[in-house]
Amino acid sequence: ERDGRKFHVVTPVLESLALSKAAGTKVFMKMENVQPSGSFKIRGIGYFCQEAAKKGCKHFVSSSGGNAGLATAYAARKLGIPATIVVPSSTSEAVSQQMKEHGAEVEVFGKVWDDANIRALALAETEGWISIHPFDHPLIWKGHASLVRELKDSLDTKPGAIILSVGGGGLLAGVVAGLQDVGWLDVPIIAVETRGADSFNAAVRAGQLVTLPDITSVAKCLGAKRVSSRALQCASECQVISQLVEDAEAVQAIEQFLDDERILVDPACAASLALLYSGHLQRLQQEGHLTMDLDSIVIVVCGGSGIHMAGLQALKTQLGLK
Ligand SMILES: COC[C@H](NCc1c(COP(=O)(O)O)cnc(C)c1O)C(=O)O
Repeated sequence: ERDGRKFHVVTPVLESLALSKAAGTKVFMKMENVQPSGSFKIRGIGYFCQEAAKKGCKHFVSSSGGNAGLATAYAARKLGIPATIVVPSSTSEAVSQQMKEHGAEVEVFGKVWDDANIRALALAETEGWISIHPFDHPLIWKGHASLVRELKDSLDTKPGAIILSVGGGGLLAGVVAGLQDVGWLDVPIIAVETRGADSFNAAVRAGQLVTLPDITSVAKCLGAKRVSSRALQCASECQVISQLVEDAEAVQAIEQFLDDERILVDPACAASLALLYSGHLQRLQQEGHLTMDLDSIVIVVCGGSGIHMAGLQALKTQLGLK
């Protein structure tokens, strides 16, 4: 338990020649896919669980599209505290099974994450359990901020931009907290969503929080119909460029990344990769949103377990990709 870290690991920062070629600038990957439980979530969720355990928590209840639930199940197992995860019907059976293998109880409730969250909050109320929000809590953001501290320790120079995916905005809020910690507030963040899970983009356009009518993107792990108010606040504190990619671009990016780096990532994570593979970075430079000489950029490879080969083939068929 050095420096209070208990669950997450320091992840590698690796240069990707393939992504650098696609982006026209040097791209470093922050490999959150190798975290315990398979995604960056363990940083914030692990920290939250650790603090709750210190306060005598006896049972966790978490709502999740999948990856926050897996992080909760992992942390709860390490702490020896029971956990119940509530997931929507869009969460795959494989991910639910993984949670059960960690020893968590899993309940399926509703169609999208927002429905599952209502159920989780009700259980916390009636059972006196501690609820863990997947993206909207200061301790979650504080835990995620460790990612930026690690970038500061491992990169020779400040990156020209950081690319990340947005579901409910917890990763965004955590990265902004980290930039504030290390004094990199002038580093632009490119916040990517898939069309159909674009609650952050809608909020930025409207200048206020927006609740989407539904989640129609295949990237169900980005499927929060309304982002955290903290996420929108971040957009006024530093340069956050909200960008959308199509589901087809994200699924093609999964396959391209698998061939390029031999890593299989969730559609939620692939949204950020699609920004680079589809040439959107160069467009942002041509439009003047980003400087032409970026020197280097960091992409958060957030990982995610909502994918396997059969699922990838099914997504390609569903989207009419060859
Ligand atoms: C509905 O789901 C919200 C959350 N997934 C969020 C998520 C994100 C976006 O993180 P956020 O913006 O929600 O902090 C990125 N990349 C991956 C692989 C993710 O699973 C969850 O697992 O409950």
